[in-house]
Amino acid sequence: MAHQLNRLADKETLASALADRVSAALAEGIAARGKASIAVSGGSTPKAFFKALSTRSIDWSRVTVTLVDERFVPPDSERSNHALVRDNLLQNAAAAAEFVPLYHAGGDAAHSAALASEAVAAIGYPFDVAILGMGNDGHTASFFPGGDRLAEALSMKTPRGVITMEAEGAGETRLTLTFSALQDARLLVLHIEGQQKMDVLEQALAGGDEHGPFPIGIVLENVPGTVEIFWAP
Ligand SMILES: O=C1O[C@H](COP(=O)(O)O)[C@@H](O)[C@H](O)[C@H]1O
Repeated sequence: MAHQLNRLADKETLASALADRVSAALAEGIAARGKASIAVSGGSTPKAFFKALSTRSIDWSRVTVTLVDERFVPPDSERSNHALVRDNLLQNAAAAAEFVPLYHAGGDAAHSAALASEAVAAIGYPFDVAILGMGNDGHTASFFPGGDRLAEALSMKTPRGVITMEAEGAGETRLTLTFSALQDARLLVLHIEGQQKMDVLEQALAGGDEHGPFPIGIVLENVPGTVEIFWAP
C-alpha cells in the first residue's frame, strides 16, 4: 500500500488542482495511446471538480468517461450518477467526450451489470484515471460495509467488470466496478472533503473500527500502486 496525501486549502482550490492533475493524465494517455479513459464517482463531492475539469483544454473527442458506480435508477432520477456527470462534466470542452453508462433500462440490475461489464471492457483496461469517493460509513465505489457481495467485489479473483450490490446504507441497488477493474488505473485518486471524512480515512488507515476494516481501508491496503488522495476541509 502507498498513498500520497494532498491537503488543499479549500474546496475551490482542490477542484482546480485535481482538474489540472487529471487533465494532464488524460493528455498523457492520448499522447501515448491515441485515446484516454476515466472512471468517475458520483455523490455530492465531485460537482465542483467536474465543472473545473470540463473546461480543461484537451482533445476530449479521444476521451471515454464511465462511472465507478451507479444507483440502479434511470438517468432522469436526481439520484443518478449519470445525471451528475451529464450535467457537470460532459459540458463545455468535455461535451465532446464519449460516455459509457452503467445503468441500462429494460431489465433488472443483474442484466444492467452484465451489459455494463461488456461496454466497460470495450473501453479497455487499465483505465488511465479512476477517481474514487468515500462515504462517511467508509464505503468507496459501491463497496458498502455489510454489502451482500462485498467480499466478491473486493477480491482480485473476481473478473474485472460491473456487479450488483445491495446494502442497508446504499438506498437502492447499486452497480459497481469491481476492485479488480479499478486497482491498476494509471492514476488512482481518492477525492474526499471535510473533517469528518478525514477522520474516517484516518480510522480506516488505522485498521477500522469495532466492526472491522472499512472498505476504503481494504482498497488502500491492496492497490498495487500509489493512491493520490486529494482532500480539503
Ligand atoms: O453513494 C455514493 O457515495 C459516495 C460518496 O458520496 P458523497 O455524497 O459523500 O460525496 C460516492 O463516491 C459514490 O460514487 C456514490 O455512489
